[in-house]
Amino acid sequence: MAAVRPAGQSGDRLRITEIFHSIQGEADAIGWRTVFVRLTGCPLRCIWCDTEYSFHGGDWHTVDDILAEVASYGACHVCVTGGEPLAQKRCIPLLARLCDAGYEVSLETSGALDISAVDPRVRKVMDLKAPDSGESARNLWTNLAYLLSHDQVKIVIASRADYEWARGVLAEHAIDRRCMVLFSPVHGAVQPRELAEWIIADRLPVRFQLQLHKLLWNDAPGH
Ligand SMILES: C[S@@+](CC[C@H](N)C(=O)[O-])C[C@H]1O[C@@H](n2cnc3c(N)ncnc32)[C@H](O)[C@@H]1O
Ligand SMILES: Nc1nc2[nH]cc(C(=O)O)c2c(=O)[nH]1
Ligand code: SF4
Ligand SMILES: [Mg+2]
Repeated sequence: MAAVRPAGQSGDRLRITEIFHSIQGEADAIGWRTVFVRLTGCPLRCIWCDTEYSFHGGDWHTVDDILAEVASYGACHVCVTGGEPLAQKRCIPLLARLCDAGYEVSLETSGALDISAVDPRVRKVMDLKAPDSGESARNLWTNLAYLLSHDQVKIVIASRADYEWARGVLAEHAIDRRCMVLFSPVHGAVQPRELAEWIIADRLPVRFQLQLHKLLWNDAPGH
């Protein structure tokens, strides 16, 4: 007898807010034409989150359907994001299937959920949440041990206090010896030039980044 499930759900489906084709606006793959798969739902509530529309709603899709839609755009790069993608357990097999299909796969994740089961072919872009996000108590520090050299740690900075926290964490955990570290200003909260000047003054071994898609499209949906 078939299992009884809530309407619209199935055992091998993921809840998806959007799949869209754009230019990667963040992290090491910045500038590449990329297909984004945005999974619905997040257990965090970062004060400055630019993707609150992904917290609720979404539609259930099978992994096969997601692969077919991704393939239709003819891009080499796929970015799995959210919401918090790792909050859905089917994210792990989705990532492996995307790698098997030959894509360069990246994963945007909050740093609050266990990353140990993520396929090693995936380039993880893991945030560490600074205090002004309101969610720094959720950082899962054991995740640092699972970072590979192609992964990246991103700290999104809203103030001088966040910057000093980030500088301290970088030194304490020697994160730059594990992988690339990105410092990014919260869009609209800290002057990008100010953050750039702090990094230069302190000679930090980090990569400054701005969200390219906000410069290009001013945060319009589907970009
Ligand atoms: C929307 S999140 C989705 C993935 C995951 N939940 C996370 O937080 O990494 C994707 C990236 O956007 C960043 N982000 C969200 N809102 C932002 C903002 N207002 N300014 C700069 N970066 C932001 C997050 O820090 C994260 O690195
Ligand atoms: N163009 C573009 N690049 C992105 N890189 C990461 C994104 C995200 O929301 O996780 C994102 C996004 O929303 N748009
Ligand atoms: S973890 Fe990511 S999606 Fe969730 S609230 Fe924070 S920035 Fe937004
Ligand atoms: Mg975004």
